[in-house]
Amino acid sequence: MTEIAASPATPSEQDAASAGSTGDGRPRLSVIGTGYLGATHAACMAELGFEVLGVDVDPAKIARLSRGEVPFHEPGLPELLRTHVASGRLRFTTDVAEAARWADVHFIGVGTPQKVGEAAADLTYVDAAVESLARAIDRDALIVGKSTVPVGTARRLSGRVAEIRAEQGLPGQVELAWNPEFLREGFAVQDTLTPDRLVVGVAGPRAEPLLREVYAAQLAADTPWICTDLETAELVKVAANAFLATKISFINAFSEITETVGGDIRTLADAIGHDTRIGRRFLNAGVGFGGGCLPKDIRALQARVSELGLDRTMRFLAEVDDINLRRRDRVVDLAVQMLSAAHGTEADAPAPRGGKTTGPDRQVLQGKRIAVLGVTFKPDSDDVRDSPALDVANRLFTAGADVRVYDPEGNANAAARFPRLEYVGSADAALEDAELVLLLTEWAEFRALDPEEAGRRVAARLLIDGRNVLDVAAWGEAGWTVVGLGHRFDAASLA
Ligand SMILES: NC(=O)c1ccc[n+]([C@@H]2O[C@H](COP(=O)([O-])OP(=O)(O)OC[C@H]3O[C@@H](n4cnc5c(N)ncnc54)[C@H](O)[C@@H]3O)[C@@H](O)[C@H]2O)c1
Ligand SMILES: O=c1ccn([C@@H]2O[C@H](COP(=O)(O)OP(=O)(O)O[C@H]3O[C@H](CO)[C@@H](O)[C@H](O)[C@H]3O)[C@@H](O)[C@H]2O)c(=O)[nH]1
Repeated sequence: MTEIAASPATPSEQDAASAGSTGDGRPRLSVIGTGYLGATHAACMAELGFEVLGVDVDPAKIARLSRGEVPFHEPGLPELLRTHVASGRLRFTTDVAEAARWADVHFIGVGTPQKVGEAAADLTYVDAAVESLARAIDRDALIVGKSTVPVGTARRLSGRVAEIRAEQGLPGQVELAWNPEFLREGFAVQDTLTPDRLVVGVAGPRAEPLLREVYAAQLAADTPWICTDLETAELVKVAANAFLATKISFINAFSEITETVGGDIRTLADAIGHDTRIGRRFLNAGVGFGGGCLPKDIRALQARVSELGLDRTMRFLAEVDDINLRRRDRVVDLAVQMLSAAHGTEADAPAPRGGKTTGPDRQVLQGKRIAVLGVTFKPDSDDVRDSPALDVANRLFTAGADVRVYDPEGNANAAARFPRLEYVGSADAALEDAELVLLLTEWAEFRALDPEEAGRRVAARLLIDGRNVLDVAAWGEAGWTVVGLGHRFDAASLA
């Protein structure tokens, strides 16, 4: 799975109880916040041979992790976690003070979600995690932020750590660094063990040598190492996510054109993607980006630069966000248009492209059985945070449609958010008697659906391919009308 070999170094009971680095001289690590990022980081660091202590404020999460169970879906992670919990190299606790006394390097992986009702990031958790460590560390240590934060946060926290420690006269030197994380959900283990690059922002002499020790395996594999100041490190992270979001919205803006004049958005993406200066990746047109990172990070960046008095600087990201959200309107509009064409009913005029939707047409949608395939924000994850697919499913339901949802891993998280939608246990069950099918997350099992077999289950062979992954010609041969996002829909074709 990984080319980086783990060194076998199971800690002795004595090592685990005493302060200082491990018997083999390697630093001991703690990871504060054991969600998608932190649990992955902790398990991967154990895989690399370190002794690791994971800390979280959620006792239920810590109980599961301590039993070797991953509380979310991430390919490859359960195996690592089980192995290293069993060996004792990886432990979990809710007690941050235990970590403060035990580890040499403390990684911070707590959440930085969007503030409710505001664009800015909520830094409550990061502040609390760093301050609780600063109050409890009683020896030399390094605090390393991995959470995504607005520029200026690390320097502010560095000052706060010094202040707290001076006030309390605590022993030991504590330095703070920032080491942003670039892992993708679904590939989190691979991205942590073999990252594209490592970026560390430092503000003192201890951080770089210690972090080089922590990442020795990646450095031996020639991973680019960018050691810089705190501000650059923070900015690299949000710049990368802003660029990726912009790339997706760029192609999705072209979808609005091809939906109007005709044309093939996939061919367009392929053709510009051949230019190596542009590249084909992240040019997949569809229902757009979601998740716990891209949407909130572009909003937090805009909020931060406005705070800095640079109101115009990131204004284009408001447009990136808007284009992205309009993709969801487009799926809802298209569902209305296809159903009204199929049933010979009059739909309200669709919203002008580039304009805000007038809201779904309740009359057309009322009681219509719609199958939604996929509700996570991307395949190979159970994450439904800001998921375009779940948003669309809920809007259709709210407008009166009889929505049946199936996702291979996301049903439970989606049901916790929108309990009134109907969730079923298979694609077949979702398809049963459906008058319209929406493919909104491109799980492999949906790409592999057999159009003939699927056709026998539904009431009407109508499908919106919200991710442009199906072979439209093959589905067409089986009698389906498939409309991909970014493709023009001609209502007359169904009349
Ligand atoms: N999810 C990703 O793929 C990913 C990738 C790169 C960067 N990031 C960034 O990493 C950070 C974490 O994201 P996530 O998706 O893992 O979030 P998450 O919500 O899955 O996990 C955050 C965890 O932190 C815990 N927590 C909160 N306050 C705490 C405290 N004071 N002490 C200990 N634990 C505490 C929560 O209980 C939760 O388990 C965010 O800043 C995010 O932007 C995430
Ligand atoms: O061509 C594309 C590529 C992606 N997406 C969508 O974009 C979203 C984000 O996808 P992806 O970036 O693969 O997922 P994340 O796991 O959120 O990872 C992003 O966010 C993380 C958290 O900051 C970063 O660490 C990663 O580098 C960055 O890719 C998903 O909804 C995808 O469906 C598209 O619509 N079209």
